[in-house]
Amino acid sequence: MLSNARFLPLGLDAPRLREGALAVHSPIDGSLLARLAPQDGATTDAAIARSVAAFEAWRRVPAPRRGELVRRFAQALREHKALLAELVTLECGKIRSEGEGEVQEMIDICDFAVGLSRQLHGLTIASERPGHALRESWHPLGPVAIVTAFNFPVAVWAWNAAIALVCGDSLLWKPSERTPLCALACQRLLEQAAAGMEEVPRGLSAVIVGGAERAVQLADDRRVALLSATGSCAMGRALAPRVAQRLGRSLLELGGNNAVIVAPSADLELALRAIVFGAVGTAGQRCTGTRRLFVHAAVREQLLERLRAVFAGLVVGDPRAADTLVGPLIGGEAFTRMQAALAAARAAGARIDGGERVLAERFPAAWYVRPALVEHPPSVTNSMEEVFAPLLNCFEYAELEDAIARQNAVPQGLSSAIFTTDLREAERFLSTTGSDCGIANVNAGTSGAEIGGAFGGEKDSGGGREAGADAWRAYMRRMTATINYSDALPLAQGVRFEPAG
Ligand SMILES: NC(=O)C1=CN([C@@H]2O[C@H](COP(=O)(O)OP(=O)(O)OC[C@H]3O[C@@H](n4cnc5c(N)ncnc54)[C@H](O)[C@@H]3O)[C@@H](O)[C@H]2O)C=CC1
Ligand SMILES: O=CCC(=O)O
Repeated sequence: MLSNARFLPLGLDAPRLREGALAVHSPIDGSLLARLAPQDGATTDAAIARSVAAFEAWRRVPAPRRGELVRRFAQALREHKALLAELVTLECGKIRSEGEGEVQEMIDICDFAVGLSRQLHGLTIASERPGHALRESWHPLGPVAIVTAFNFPVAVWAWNAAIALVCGDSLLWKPSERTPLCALACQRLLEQAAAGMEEVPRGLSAVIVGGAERAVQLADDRRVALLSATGSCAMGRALAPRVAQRLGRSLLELGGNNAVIVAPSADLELALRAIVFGAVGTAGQRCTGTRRLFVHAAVREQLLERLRAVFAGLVVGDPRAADTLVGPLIGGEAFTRMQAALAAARAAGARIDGGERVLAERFPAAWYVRPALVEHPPSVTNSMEEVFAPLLNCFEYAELEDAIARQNAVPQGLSSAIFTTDLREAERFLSTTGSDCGIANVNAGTSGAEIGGAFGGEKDSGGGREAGADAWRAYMRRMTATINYSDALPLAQGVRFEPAG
């Protein structure tokens, strides 16, 4: 069980962590961290009602004051960064540096949102009618339900929460059933930040602990103004039609099947480092992780030889150890899916280095693997599925057009990258007929997004954008107002409508 004394500053106190039906295990060693009571339909319904009431109060608070709450939350995160990162590592298994990076990403989005709280501006538009003004304003939207995945147990919520809060919305967070402790900790820090701010209503933010059925309930409820859901494409396919059925709004951040193209002119050392981080960082459990490599025939052997050596030397182990680069998979099902993908590739003639389970004696209840490098034969030209594990599918290409076409030929469209020093190739990749992904990088890998740039993908990756640029608009409703300050009533487009009398 979780050491209560250690995580007390994050509000993780004893009784409520020991009595429920939802068992939370650490992927590091399979140990039981907590037992939480999942919420049922009735308590979720009550939480939604409280969220509506909180929204009605919060939307009246001036946006810069709403920003003050987010500023204080960022301060609380700075104070508890190491401890929250430790909890992230414990609950989802990412290495320490990546755990800290995730909390830093929360701080970054809060800073971004605080600035935004003074910039939620609309437009004034020239009217064609004399004595008329046209104005566009943005107003708070309502309760925002945030459904999150296990692999970014705090940052993805913060991408949504920080922006939604300054936009004047209330929050309902349904975290992954694998990482509810991180959610409870964030909720506690937000409550601490709100202490002393009397304009913050009770129920402004709530955590709904539970499984897919709670996400379904939020999707179906008309009081939820926006459903922002992050997770697998299967989850998006289950939830999006339910929201659409009630003509509601959704923002979807779903799976990826991201590729790196390595051209003959590439700086191979740079490409190597980016590919390795992309393929094995977070043990391959990142939506932006590198799943596919298209390498030009002229540099194929040189690059693959280096990749084989680096993959073989990667330190796999307890993510709390300073030298570990690859921590555990989240669980046994992830291991099974990875092995099934490897078996299929092997049957189709691939050369496979790595992929086997390691450390089973030391951690019999956990799932550590050596990252797998899969070199497909020419008869296999692509891989269509996202396998959420450290598994890199390698293909050779001869013409850039063909590499781009194959990169785009998958259902997903999240992140992509090219390594080249040829300006024409780089611009071709970024052009209208280049990468079809929401994220396209040149001489930088597929993962490692930063706050400020809008994050999200096309096609089965969901189409949503979060965490930067004008993503805030998704959390507000847009109003166009026409103001007539004349004493006439001209109609637009010169329409005449003059009833007698
Ligand atoms: N595009 C993005 O920003 C991100 C996407 N992801 C994707 O998330 C996946 C890995 O995370 P997991 O937690 O395994 O995803 P998951 O789809 O199993 O679960 C994500 C969330 O959705 C809920 N859920 C799952 N199936 C559902 C269903 N049928 N109906 C209603 N709710 C459902 C879960 O309870 C959880 O809260 C990968 O596909 C990854 O690419 C992860 C992080 C960021
Ligand atoms: O998992 C998704 C988020 C990221 O890759 O930065």
